[in-house]
Amino acid sequence: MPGQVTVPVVLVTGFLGAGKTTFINDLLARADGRKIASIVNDFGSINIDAALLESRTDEVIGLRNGCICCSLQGDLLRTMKTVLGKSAPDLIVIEASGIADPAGVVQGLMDPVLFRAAALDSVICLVDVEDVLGDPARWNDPLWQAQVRGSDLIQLSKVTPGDARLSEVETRLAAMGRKPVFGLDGSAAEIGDLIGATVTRQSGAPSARTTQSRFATVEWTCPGAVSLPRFQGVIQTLAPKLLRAKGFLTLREKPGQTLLFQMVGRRASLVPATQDLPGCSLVLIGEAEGFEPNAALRLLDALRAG
Ligand SMILES: Nc1nc2c(ncn2[C@@H]2O[C@H](COP(=O)(O)OP(=O)(O)OP(=O)(O)O)[C@@H](O)[C@H]2O)c(=O)[nH]1
Repeated sequence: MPGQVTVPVVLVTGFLGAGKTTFINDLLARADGRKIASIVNDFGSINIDAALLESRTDEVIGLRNGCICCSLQGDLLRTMKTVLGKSAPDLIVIEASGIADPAGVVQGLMDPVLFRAAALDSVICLVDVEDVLGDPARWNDPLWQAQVRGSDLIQLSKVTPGDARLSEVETRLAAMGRKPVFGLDGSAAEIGDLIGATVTRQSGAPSARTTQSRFATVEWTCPGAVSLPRFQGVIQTLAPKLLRAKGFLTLREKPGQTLLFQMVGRRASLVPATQDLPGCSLVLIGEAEGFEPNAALRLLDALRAG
C-alpha cells in the first residue's frame, strides 16, 4: 500500500522464568512517549503475564492456551492485524512463552503481507545467568539452545555485577555465535538497540519441536483465600519437580490483599501485587517426565478445605 508506515516488531524469547516480562516492563518504563503494543503468549489459559504488563503498555493482548511457535501462529497473525488496524503503534513487542521455539514465531511473522505493515526488527533472548550457572545442563537443553540460536541479541538477566563467572557465560554464548550481549554490567538493552537493525531472515521450518510434549502444566483457580503455611507446604512438596510457577494469591492471613507468587527453579517470592484480583489463580509447569499434574491438582484442591 503506497505511503504505508511499517511498524517495527521486537520478539522477546527465553526459557521459562528467564525474565522476559520483567525485561519488557523495564523497556516500557523507558518508552519515552512511544506508543507500544504488547502481545503476550502465556502457556496456560490464565493470562498472568498480560496482567503483569497491563498497567505499563498502551495495549496488551494475551494469547493463551497454546504456543505461538506452533498452534497459535494463526492467532498471532490475526492479532497483529487487529493491532495494526486500530491503533498504529510505534512498536509492537511480542513476548513468546518460555516453551516457544522462536524459529516458529519468526516463520509466522515473515508472512509477506504482514511484513509490509509490521516488520520483525530483532529477536532478543533473555538468558538467566543464575539458571545457567546453577544448572550447567541448561547449555545442552535443545529448547534453550533453539531460543538462543534463534535470536539476534542476548540480554542477560539475574546478573550479579562483578561475578567472575560472567566471562564464562559470555565466552560460551560467543561460541554459539551470539553477540552482542547486553547486561554483563547489569544494564539493559534500549529500544534503539532493538530496532533499526537490518537482519536478513530466511523462512524455514522451526528447528526444535520438542516443546509441547516435553512439559506438563497445571492451572488452578480458587475463588477464596488459602492458608499461607498450607500453601507453602504444597509448594515445598512440588518444588523438586517444578520448573516454573506463577500466579496471584489471596491469603487468609492477609484478607483483601492480592499477592503475586513467582517461582523459578527453587527460588520463590511472594509480594503485594499491583492488581486487585479476588481468589487465587496459579500456573505450574514442570517436565512432563516427573511432574504429575493430577497429583499437583489434588494437593492444591485440598487447600480449598481450610
Ligand atoms: N534478581 C533478578 N530477578 C529477576 C530478573 N529478571 C526477572 N527476575 C525475576 O524472575 C522471576 C521471573 O521473571 P519473569 O520476568 O516473569 O520471567 P518470564 O521469562 O517472563 O517468565 P515466563 O513467562 O513464565 O517464562 C520473577 O520473580 C522476576 O522478578 C533480574 O534481572 N534479576
